[in-house]
Amino acid sequence: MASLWRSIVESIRPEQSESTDQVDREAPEANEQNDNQEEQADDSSEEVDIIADDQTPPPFPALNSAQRASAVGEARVVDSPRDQGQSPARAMGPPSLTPAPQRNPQASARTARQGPPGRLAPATSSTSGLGSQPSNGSRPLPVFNFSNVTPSARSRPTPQSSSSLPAPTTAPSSLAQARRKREKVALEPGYSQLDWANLKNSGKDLSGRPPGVPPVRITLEELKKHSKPEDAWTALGGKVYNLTPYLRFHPGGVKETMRCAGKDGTHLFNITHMWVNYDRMLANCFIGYLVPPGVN
Ligand code: HEM
Repeated sequence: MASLWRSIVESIRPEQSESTDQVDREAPEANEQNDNQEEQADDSSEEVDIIADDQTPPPFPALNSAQRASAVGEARVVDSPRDQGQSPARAMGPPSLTPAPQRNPQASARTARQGPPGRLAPATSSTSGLGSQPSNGSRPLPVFNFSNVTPSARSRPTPQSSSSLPAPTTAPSSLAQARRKREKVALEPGYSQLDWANLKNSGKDLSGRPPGVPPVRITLEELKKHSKPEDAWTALGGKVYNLTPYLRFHPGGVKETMRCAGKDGTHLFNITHMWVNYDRMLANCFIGYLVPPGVN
């Protein structure tokens, strides 16, 4: 019986090794391709490192990024955002938080453990709020859908998973639409942002307070009385500013700025452009502190 087995095994072995050799001989190009892909992926991570070292925020994705390069030819990626009237970020779309149907649960578990390519932090079990799926029946693994992030050479999503997602290009943001409709305000000569910066840096007091008078406490009733362009006050973050000197310098126009005159403009300001540092910009226009309603 044992000798029978030995003879069967020996008769099979040479064929196996031959067929493996054959695969190796037949597919040198494929191997080379794989090597190239590995190299490309390594190159791209180097590129990401270089970009990440630079502190200047690049347009997303960067024109020379591996992400953009690997997406060439895909329908939803817009090559030139300006030509298409879209921002690159919109064309690519942010990662979706909606868990996508996974064809291969093992692969999804691997992705969840290892995270996406590049420098994003890997998902951990603490992110299980993003949607959990039991992997081998016992431990639930976090599932984060990276499938509409432009794939690298290693992790291109299957046609099925990408088609099940809403195409980012079909979801125009209302903010972007509003921006397109809005007309650009032409500032008068001598009223550019640079002119304002120069005026501010001159140290001139633009608050309109009599010289030597310290910052005052201002009630909402008092604030209401100052709602005309020649005498416009607003409260931002609890501080009251004289808007009148700034009106003609405002890139969004006088009319828009006047919408927060005579009242607390914090919310309107923040929903418009919360990245603008009003405290620094209007430092010379500071009048005093807003008295919260109900406080004397
Ligand atoms: C009250 C103090 C305000 C200050 C100091 C201020 C300052 C600025 C600054 C610095 C910008 C240029 C921002 C950028 O390019 O990123 C800007 C733009 C703009 N602001 Fe204001 N703003 C004020 C109030 C308002 C209000 C109340 C509105 C409207 C409700 C408004 C509407 C706009 C708009 C539409 C733009 C865009 C202009 C453009 O790019 O064509 N701003 N503002």
